[in-house]
Amino acid sequence: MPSIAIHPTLDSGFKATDAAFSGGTLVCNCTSKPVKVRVKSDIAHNHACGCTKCWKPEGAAFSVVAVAPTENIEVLENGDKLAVIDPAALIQRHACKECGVHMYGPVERDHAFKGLSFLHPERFQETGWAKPGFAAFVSSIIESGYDPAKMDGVRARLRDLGLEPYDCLNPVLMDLIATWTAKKSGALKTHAA
Ligand SMILES: N[C@@H](CCC(=O)N[C@@H](CSCO)C(=O)NCC(=O)O)C(=O)O
Ligand SMILES: [Zn+2]
Ligand SMILES: [Zn+2]
Repeated sequence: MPSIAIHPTLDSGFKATDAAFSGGTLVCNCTSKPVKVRVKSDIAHNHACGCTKCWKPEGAAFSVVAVAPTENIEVLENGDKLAVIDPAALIQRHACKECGVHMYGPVERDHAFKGLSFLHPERFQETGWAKPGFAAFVSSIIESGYDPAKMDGVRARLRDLGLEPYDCLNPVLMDLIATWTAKKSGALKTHAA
């Protein structure tokens, strides 16, 4: 057991990625009538997230969260147990009212992420999804009560795991958001990616 717990799927060694992974079924924690959500495509931008809003399993300092197109997501079973955690948030996190697991969180507002849904791949009943590629909102774990004096150790452990730590999102996603914002304001008039 490592001295610094990041997330159970990372602390115990990550299972090999299957290049052919093309989605699966997310299942909540309920032993009776679990919520099941089908994801009909691969996931993208998988990352560890330290923010207070993402669902984390018991004892984890970080969540593991990725996106898939909302059009590829379908609630299969027990959708009546789902409720939106915070209707004012950008990410409309649909959580199971009984066990608390966040099942999917679509972005519907005018935003660079519009049309994408955030989800927690560890809830897939299948294996093979891609490993997280970076760690986001690392400083935010302090907002959940993490000891600020231990942050050097947390960042070192994340780097050991191959997860470059950022206190916001990674440069790819930050540039994507900034590009979208610049195009919307008119500051960027070209088709620059
Ligand atoms: N310090 C805050 C940060 C919360 C935050 O902004 N979270 C990000 C990342 S979530 C997955 O990457 C975000 O985009 N949130 C939008 C939303 O939650 O709707 C905290 O820790 O609470
Ligand atoms: Zn549940
Ligand atoms: Zn988050």
